[in-house]
Amino acid sequence: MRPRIVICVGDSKINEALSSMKVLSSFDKVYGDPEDPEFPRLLDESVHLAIVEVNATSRKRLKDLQNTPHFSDIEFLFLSDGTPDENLDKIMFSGAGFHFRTPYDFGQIETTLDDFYASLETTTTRSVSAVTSNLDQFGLLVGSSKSMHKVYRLLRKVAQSDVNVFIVGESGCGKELVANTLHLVSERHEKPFVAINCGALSPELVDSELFGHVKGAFTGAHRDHEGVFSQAEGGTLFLDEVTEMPLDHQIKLLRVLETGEYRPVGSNQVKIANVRVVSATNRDPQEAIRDNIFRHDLYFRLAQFPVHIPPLRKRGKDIEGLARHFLAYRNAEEKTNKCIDAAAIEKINAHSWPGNVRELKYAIERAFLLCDEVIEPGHLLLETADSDTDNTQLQEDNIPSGVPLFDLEKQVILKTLEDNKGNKTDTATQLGISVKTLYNKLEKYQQE
Ligand SMILES: Nc1ncnc2c1ncn2[C@@H]1O[C@H](COP(=O)(O)OP(=O)(O)OP(=O)(O)O)[C@@H](O)[C@H]1O
Repeated sequence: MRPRIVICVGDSKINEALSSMKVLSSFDKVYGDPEDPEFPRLLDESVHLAIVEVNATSRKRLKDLQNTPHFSDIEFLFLSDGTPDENLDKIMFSGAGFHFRTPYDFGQIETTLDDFYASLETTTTRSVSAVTSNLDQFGLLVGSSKSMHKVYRLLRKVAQSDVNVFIVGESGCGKELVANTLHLVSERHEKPFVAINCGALSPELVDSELFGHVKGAFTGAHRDHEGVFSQAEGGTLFLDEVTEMPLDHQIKLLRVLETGEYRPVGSNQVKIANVRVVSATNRDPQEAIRDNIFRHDLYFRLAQFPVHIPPLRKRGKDIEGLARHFLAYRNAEEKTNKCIDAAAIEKINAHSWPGNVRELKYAIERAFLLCDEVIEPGHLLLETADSDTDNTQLQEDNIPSGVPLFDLEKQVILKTLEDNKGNKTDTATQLGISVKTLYNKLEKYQQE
């Protein structure tokens, strides 16, 4: 199938330059008129790439463009005279593509189109099909939807540089997996990948966790401790839930990013940081900045390259594909041959998956345990919008007996996490454990 491009350019000189570019003959082309207020309608699900000239008329439609249903699946190349535009900036911050300003360097534009075409080809041909499912895979990420292919392309593009990457996406949509994949496909892959959850750090220990400490630096510092900047030396440092870091520590982090230098607590020795910083949040970063819980100067440092991960409900056929993928993996692990019936697939497709891939994975794992041979709708214990069951009181009839405590604990933790839409702070509070303990347990489940 040939990729499809929408070209919305009014200026005849630009059109002439574009038509002489060889790479464009490999695309199916649809032409639009930037003067036509309806041009955003051309961006349907068949489109891979769009070149849009931002002029007086099309500028007014940038907001509509952003609201088109397939916006996040399409790569954009904007051409403008350079007049600052808030909506265009917003689009660029969401990682939508490229913005070329006059005077145009058509050689560079052609190279960008060549790269885009090559990456479209390689993401489909180089992707390894996961052994037992039919979805494409890039690094650790599984999914064949256009929106995931767009993520693969962005990651490929950024992997070879050292810029700081900022991942935004709902809880459970795969942000840590994206960070890990970025590390694996980068030149730093032989060095460590170190992840730290900024929301789970106790405020007294943030400095020591980030920068390390020397023996005797404070009461209880019985030996030297390496912070994550040092542990990740030469590799990638993943700052998860970075918007949850206490404000006074954000400034310290900013300083390290600006100067490249840090000092372990209690030490006189300045160290030079050599890490690529990838950070993530499931909040809207602009909102967190407005709410004064996240410094905007830190955001700009961290978000040299923003990547948005689409929620599962926007990944079309990947929903069913991932369900089958997780089932296939469980079958391989347990040496079973369980399958899923059409009605269960229908239920999966109809659900909105607020907990994203994590929720789907656990739903399949639970259904796998509950069913004998075939997963039916009744085995899929999904949270419904009108569910008003009070789960906080244990009913004697519902208390299972003879179940290994480890499995029981795992189910309670995962269900509470799902009910809290992946919010670990609320989950830990309800379960009466610390966020750190919750993280340790979740990590253990992922290694099983
Ligand atoms: N594209 C994917 N392919 C396969 N597995 C995935 C994919 N995305 C997520 N997962 C699985 O879903 C679970 C949640 O993923 P991950 O921890 O990366 O999400 P997250 O966005 O970082 O979550 P949180 O916001 O809670 O930190 C993991 O078990 C991960 O392996």
